[in-house]
Amino acid sequence: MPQLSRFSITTPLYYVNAAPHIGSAYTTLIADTVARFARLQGRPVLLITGTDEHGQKIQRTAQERGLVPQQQCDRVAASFASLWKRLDIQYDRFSRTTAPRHAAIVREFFQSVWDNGDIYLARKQGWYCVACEEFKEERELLDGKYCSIHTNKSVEWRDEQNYFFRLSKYQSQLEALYRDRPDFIQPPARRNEVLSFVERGLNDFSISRVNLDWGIPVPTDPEHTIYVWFDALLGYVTALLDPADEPTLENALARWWPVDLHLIGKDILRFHAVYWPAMLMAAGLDLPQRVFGHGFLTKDGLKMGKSLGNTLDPLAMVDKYGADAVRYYFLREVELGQDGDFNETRFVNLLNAELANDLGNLLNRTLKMAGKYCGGKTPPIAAVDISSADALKQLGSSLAERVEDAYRALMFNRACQEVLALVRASNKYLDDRAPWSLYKRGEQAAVEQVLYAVLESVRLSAYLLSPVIPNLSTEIYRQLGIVLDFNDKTAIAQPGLYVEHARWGTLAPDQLLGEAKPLFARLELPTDGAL
Ligand SMILES: Nc1ncnc2c1ncn2[C@@H]1O[C@H](COP(=O)(O)OP(=O)(O)OP(=O)(O)O)[C@@H](O)[C@H]1O
Ligand SMILES: [Zn+2]
Repeated sequence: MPQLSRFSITTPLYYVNAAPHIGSAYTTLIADTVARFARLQGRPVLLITGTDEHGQKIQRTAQERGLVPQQQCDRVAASFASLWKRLDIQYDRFSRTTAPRHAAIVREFFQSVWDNGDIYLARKQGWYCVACEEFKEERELLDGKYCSIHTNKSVEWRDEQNYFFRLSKYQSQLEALYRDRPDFIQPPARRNEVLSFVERGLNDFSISRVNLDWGIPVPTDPEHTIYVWFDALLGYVTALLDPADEPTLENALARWWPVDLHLIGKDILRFHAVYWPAMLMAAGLDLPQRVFGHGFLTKDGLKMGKSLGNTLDPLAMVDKYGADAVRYYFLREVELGQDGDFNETRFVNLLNAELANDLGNLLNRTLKMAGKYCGGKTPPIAAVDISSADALKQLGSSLAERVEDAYRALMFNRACQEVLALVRASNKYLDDRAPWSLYKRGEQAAVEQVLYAVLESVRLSAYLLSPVIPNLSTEIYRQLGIVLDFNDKTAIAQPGLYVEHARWGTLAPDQLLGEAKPLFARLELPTDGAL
C-alpha cells in the first residue's frame, strides 16, 4: 500500500490572559475535525495547539490577579488542556511558549535572522494595543483611540528603542508568493485583505521591547525582550520536536515541516500571512502550505473575546448539551470564513431536527424493524444484490467522494449537509417502501432489501460524520453490531479501513445487531436557564 502523505495542522497558540471561551474552542474544534478526517483516511497526522504565554498582556493580567506570571500561565494553560479533553479534541502536541525548549528554538532562529542582516536597532513611536500586542496605525483606531477589535481597550503611546525586523526587504518576495501560490491565503476575502495591506507598502516592524521582563531576552542584547509575536509564531516550530529531541531548529524541522495548514481567526491574519512567511524567508526556511483565516463568532455583532468578556463558556455548553452537540452545531451551522452569531434557540432546533429526528429516529425505528422482521440481525443479503438503480445505493455510492471534497475544502457545513441528504433520503425511502406493510403481505425479501439499504446508509453516514461527532458515530456503530471506537486513533487508522468503510455496501449480512437505544435525546428549548 502506498505511503499516504503526512498532514500537519496548527491552531493559534492562545493567550493565557483568561480561560478559553467558545471562540478559542471553535478554531480548535475545526482543527480537530480536519485532523480526524485525515487520520480516518490513514494519513499520519500531527495536530498542534498550545498557549502563547509571554508579553505585557500576560504580565499585566498576572499582576492584576496577584500572581507571578508563570502561575497565571500554568493555571490557564491547564484550563485549555482540560477543555480540549471535554470536547474530545485529540491534539498531538501542546506547545507552551514558556517551555525552556522553546527558548532555545527562538534564540537559534533570532540568531539566524540576525546573521542574515535583517535585524537593526532604531526608535519606535506609535500607538500600541496591549490586548492585540500590536502597534496600530492611527487610521485603524476608533474614536477616542480605542482598538477596533478590543473596543473597550484604549491604545497606549509608545516611544522607545527597539530592534526591528526588515520586513520591507521582503515586499517583492511576498508579492511573488501570493501570486505564485494563490491558495496560500484562504478564503479569497482574506487573501484580498492581505494583498491590499501589502500593496500599501510594508514597514519594518519592531521585534523587541524594553521595560518588559516577561519574555525571552534578545540573545545579542539582554536589555531587550523579544516581542511576543516573534516568539509565539515559533511555538509552531518548537511543537514539531519529538519529546526526546535536542531543541535545535534542524531537529524540529526534520519530520513535519512545512506545516500543511495554519488555521487561525481573521484577527491574527497579518501575523501569519505577512510577518511569518517573511521571518521564515529571512531564516532561509520553507514556508507553510496554507493559512486559513476563519470568521468570528459574534455576540450582537461584536467579536466574542476574552478581553471584551462577551463570551460563552464552552464548559457550560458541554455540560448542558454534550461534546458532540457543540461540535456538530458549530461545524454544521457556520460557514467557515463567515462570521456567525450564536443563538441558543437555533442551536436546540437544529440538533433536534438533525441529530435527534433525522438521524437518531431513523436508526432507532429501523433497528426495531430489524429486530422484528430479521431476528435482530442485519438482513441476510449482500449489497451487490441490490439494484444499482436503488435510490439509496446510488446516493450512497458517490457520497464519500463529495464529502471528501467538502472536508478538503474545509466546507464542513457542506460535508454535513451531504450526509444529511442521505439520511433524509433514507427516511423518505422507509416511508415510501413501508416495510411494515411489505412484511404483512409476506414479502420478506423486499423487507430485507429495504432494511439493509437503510441500515447501510446510516452506517455510512456515521462513518463520514465521525470527524464531527465521534461519540455518536461510535454509538451508531455499536448499535449496528460493529466494534469501532472513533476516538481510538490507532483503530481508525488501520490500513484499508477507509476504503472499506467509506463505500456503500460494507455492512455484513446476517450479523447480530447491537441493542437499540435512543441516539440523541431531544433538547428542551432554553428558558430562564439559558447559557
Ligand atoms: N469570537 C471568536 N470567533 C472565532 N474565533 C475566535 C474568537 N475569539 C477567539 N478566537 C480564536 O482565538 C484566536 C485568538 O486567540 P486569543 O488568545 O487572542 O483569544 P481572544 O479571546 O481573541 O483574546 P482577546 O479577546 O484577549 O484578544 C483567534 O485567532 C481565533 O482562532
Ligand atoms: Zn486590540
